[in-house]
Amino acid sequence: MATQVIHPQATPIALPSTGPAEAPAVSFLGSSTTASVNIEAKAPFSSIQALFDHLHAHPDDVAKLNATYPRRGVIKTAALHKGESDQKFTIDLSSMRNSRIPEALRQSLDPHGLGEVLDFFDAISAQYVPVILSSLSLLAGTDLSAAHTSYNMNYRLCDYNPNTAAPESSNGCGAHTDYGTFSIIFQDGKPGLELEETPGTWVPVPGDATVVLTGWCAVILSGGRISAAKHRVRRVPGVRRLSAVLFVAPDLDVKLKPIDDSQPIKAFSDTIMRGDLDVETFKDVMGKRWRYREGNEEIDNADSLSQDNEIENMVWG
Ligand SMILES: O=C(O)CCC(=O)C(=O)O
Ligand SMILES: [Fe+2]
Repeated sequence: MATQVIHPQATPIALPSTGPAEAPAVSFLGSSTTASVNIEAKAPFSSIQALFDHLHAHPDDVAKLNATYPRRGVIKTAALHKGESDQKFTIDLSSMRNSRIPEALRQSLDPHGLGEVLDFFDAISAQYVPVILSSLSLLAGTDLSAAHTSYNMNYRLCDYNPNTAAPESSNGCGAHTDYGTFSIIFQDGKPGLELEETPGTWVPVPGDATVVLTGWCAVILSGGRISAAKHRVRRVPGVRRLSAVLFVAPDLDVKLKPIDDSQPIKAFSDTIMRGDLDVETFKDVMGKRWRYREGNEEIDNADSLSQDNEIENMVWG
């Protein structure tokens, strides 16, 4: 199946697959603002499952992995004891793997799938990130590549595993919009991912589709020409679902304002138009929300922080 770049103004359209031998194809569909990118690669789900299974059974290796990023940890297991949070396990691997996972640890986890997982993400980012950035630059009407020189990426694995605090809960991943420029979601064939087409209307994404979703940074840098896709994952009780997500964001020091700031097609807040918000600060604000939703951070006014409204106010004013 062709990969779909989805953002809410256009109905997602899949182009016929053109076969693995061809270079990644990016094309625009008629007058719509949807681009299609063919990503033939499949994520190595047997390695991903092996890695999760190994880590679920070996707390000593979890501890070693988490020690490489003590601030937040690498593998998140809050769902084991929090039934209200997203009922999933995640592994977040920095794209800068050499600075994060010591070689000896990497080698010890390679036979359990880590090596294949990192190689997969590295290959995907080299092959597809530039082409997707150019395709989004056309949608944005401005060149996005100068804001993405350091490839600020996160490689995330998700295990929607029935073995959590709330086995019957359908909440795999609560409704949210990714903070960065775009995310590529690889799925293991199981349904569950849904997109909000219009407020309150959720449309399932086929479980075997690879999708590219735009995020908040794309909205702002494009002056509103790109919109962000709100999405969530519903869990089917008793069914395990795995996904692999490559998040791409602008460099941390980029000021989040329309690149071509004489021409925004939507009214942004004064904070945005002045260029007062950089990517690192925005990620911090957004991070509090996703960590709360995922059960990895306690916060005081949880009600407002669980919503995207505050972000909307910050962006639109
Ligand atoms: O697991 C998925 O399919 C999507 C996960 C997701 O949206 C996220 O981690 O931001
Ligand atoms: Fe997401």
